Amino acid sequence: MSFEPTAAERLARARSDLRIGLPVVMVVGGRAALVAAPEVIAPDRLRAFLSDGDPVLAITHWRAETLKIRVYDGDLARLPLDPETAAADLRALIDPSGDLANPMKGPFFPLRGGDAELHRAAITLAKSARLLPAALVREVEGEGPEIAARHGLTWLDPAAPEGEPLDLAPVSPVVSARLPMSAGDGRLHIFRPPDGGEDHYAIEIGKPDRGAPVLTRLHSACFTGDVLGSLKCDCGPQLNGALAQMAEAGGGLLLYLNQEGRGIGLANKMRAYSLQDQGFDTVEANHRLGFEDDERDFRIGAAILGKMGVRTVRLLTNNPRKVDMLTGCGIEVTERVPLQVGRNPLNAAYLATKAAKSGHLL
Ligand SMILES: Nc1nc2c(ncn2[C@@H]2O[C@H](COP(=O)(O)OP(=O)(O)OP(=O)(O)O)[C@@H](O)[C@H]2O)c(=O)[nH]1
Ligand SMILES: [Zn+2]
Repeated sequence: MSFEPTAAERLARARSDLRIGLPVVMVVGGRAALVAAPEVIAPDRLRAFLSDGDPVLAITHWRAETLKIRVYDGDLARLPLDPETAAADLRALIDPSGDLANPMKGPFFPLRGGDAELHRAAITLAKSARLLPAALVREVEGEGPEIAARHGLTWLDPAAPEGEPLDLAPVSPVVSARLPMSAGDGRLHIFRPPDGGEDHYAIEIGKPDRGAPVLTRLHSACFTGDVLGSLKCDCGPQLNGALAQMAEAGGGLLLYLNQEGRGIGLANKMRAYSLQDQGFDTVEANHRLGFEDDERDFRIGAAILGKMGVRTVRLLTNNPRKVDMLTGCGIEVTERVPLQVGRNPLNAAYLATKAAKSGHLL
């Protein structure tokens, strides 16, 4: 076998390169570009990035709306950057922490017309690296692999037939072992994607019969709620309540999906919390950062259920989107079992916002 990295391995490298401030070369539709994350790029690299060609900052339509920038590309806007753009000014465009203190930005003249596919893919890559959803993009002449080799960078062509799609990688079982828990005896199964993305876990309580609907929960990681006992959400009590219900029912399956902060990562969730301290609700805070209100892809849950031989479930959730997504992926949901635990005075507004804006059932 050749030692040359596969498309999935190059994607894993591209994510970590982006996170440490290195540019990567992206090829989309035969066009190549240098792509870097404005959140982490070092000042000298930023100067080099801006010093040639036509550098552009790609931001999502949510961030553009906050900055009152016209959106011509549907879900994103492309802002041409001056070679002299200061790092602090770039930061202010992508990071809303200073919006209220420093609201005067612009005027902006976003690009109109032309193709934004490269920019879209670059933002998707930044999101999948759990960075702020923005990308520096500078088109370059030539072939992707050759440009990358010249600078010692990695490259990827996510849309190529042999390329690695940016949105979903299949997971494989890694290991499973017995785990006695206070809720009951169970097994912890670990699943891993090949592209450097997060592991996901399945906690099996008892030995649920696959021939009957399995009491199941898709739980998204919440470090603050699950581990620290945060009172801002209901995740900790939901996690423990679900495990207890499964033990009481004689078995069940809890998928612990590492989709922290509804898929934006813990650092970005803390940025959202900081905006919430300025008065924005959970949905508004995500939008000001440039994210959708929910960036999770529940297809991963359906894939893990499939790997575990589970086709029919009774789903513990208040979120109808989870039911719809599983059904759409071929998992039969015979019943939605409500999971209303952990309400407290500090999370009442958060739960009311989820009900009003995200369709959660109270
Ligand atoms: N971005 C963001 N994420 C949050 C916030 N509060 C909690 N979360 C995340 O929201 C997710 C909660 O997920 P779940 O409890 O599985 O899902 P849910 O959509 O509430 O649905 P059910 O609990 O099944 O009814 C976790 O990933 C938390 O980290 C917030 O204010 N902002
Ligand atoms: Zn939580």
